[in-house]
Amino acid sequence: MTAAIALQHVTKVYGNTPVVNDLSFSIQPGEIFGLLGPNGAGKSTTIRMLTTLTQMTSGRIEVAGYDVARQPVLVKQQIGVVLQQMSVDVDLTVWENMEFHGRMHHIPNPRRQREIDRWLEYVELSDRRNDLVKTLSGGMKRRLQIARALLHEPRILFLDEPTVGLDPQTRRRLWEIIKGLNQQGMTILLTTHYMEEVEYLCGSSFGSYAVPNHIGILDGGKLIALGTLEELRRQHGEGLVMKQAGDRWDYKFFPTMSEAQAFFEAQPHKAGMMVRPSNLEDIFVELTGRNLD
Ligand SMILES: Nc1ncnc2c1ncn2[C@@H]1O[C@H](COP(=O)(O)OP(=O)(O)OP(=O)(O)O)[C@@H](O)[C@H]1O
Repeated sequence: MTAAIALQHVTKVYGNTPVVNDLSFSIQPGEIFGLLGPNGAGKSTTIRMLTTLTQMTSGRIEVAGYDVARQPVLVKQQIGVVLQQMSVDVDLTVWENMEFHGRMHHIPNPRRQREIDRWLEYVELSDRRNDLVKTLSGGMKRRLQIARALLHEPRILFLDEPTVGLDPQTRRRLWEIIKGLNQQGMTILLTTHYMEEVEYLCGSSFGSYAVPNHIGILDGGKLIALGTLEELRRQHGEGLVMKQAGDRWDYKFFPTMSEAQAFFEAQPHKAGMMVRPSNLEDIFVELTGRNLD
């Protein structure tokens, strides 16, 4: 199977600093791939290179089978992009934003109107179609961005921190929209610094076509871990015993939860100790020695 996205030794240097450093991984069609990392890790730069907006310094990227450096127009036809900055025009109505994008992509009528209706309905904005975008909430604007990115029927959707700054309820609603799109066959790459976002969207489940979803952890421009959530937990240990040491916690990983439990039970002094299954945040702390935020 041809990968939906493939990076080989991709590097981006600003000044003398490599902000993305020798990145290699691939994403299969139908996958939701979560690129997780703290602020400044290089996530946006990676998305910008994948979507033809920023030139890489070296390496090779293929998206939907096309070379990003040599076939940027073909790549753009195959992808939908939702960047962190709100790119919708707040002085136009919801429909006008969609119409403008549809015309830019030369989608003829009546298909254009059909697709506008379809996607506004999918993101539940049909009843706001004649409202100015500046009257919408942050979550609605984000949903409009997604609807607009889907209008030209891309095969791959890129979402850069899609739920940043949104309240928990709005975030959940967006997660359902993203999951639903993936279940319809859309390949999705999303970046985030929210653990629970990656765990929910790329965690236990499979993407469409029964493709396993993967998680990449980016730190300081380098991919420091890559795998399914299960693989990452297995590599580092599925059981965790935490012990309070002053104002911090010492972590001890165990291959299985029952081994962690047995170790915990055998401790004579259990005050300030805790046993639980490991999660992505624990793995990040273990790898980098610090928290994500
Ligand atoms: N145009 C640019 N010129 C110089 N440095 C840049 C430029 N764009 C990004 N950087 C630097 O590259 C590094 C990675 O930034 P990037 O935005 O890719 O990280 P990020 O993981 O997406 O973080 P955030 O979530 O904060 O956007 C940062 O140190 C940033 O300051």
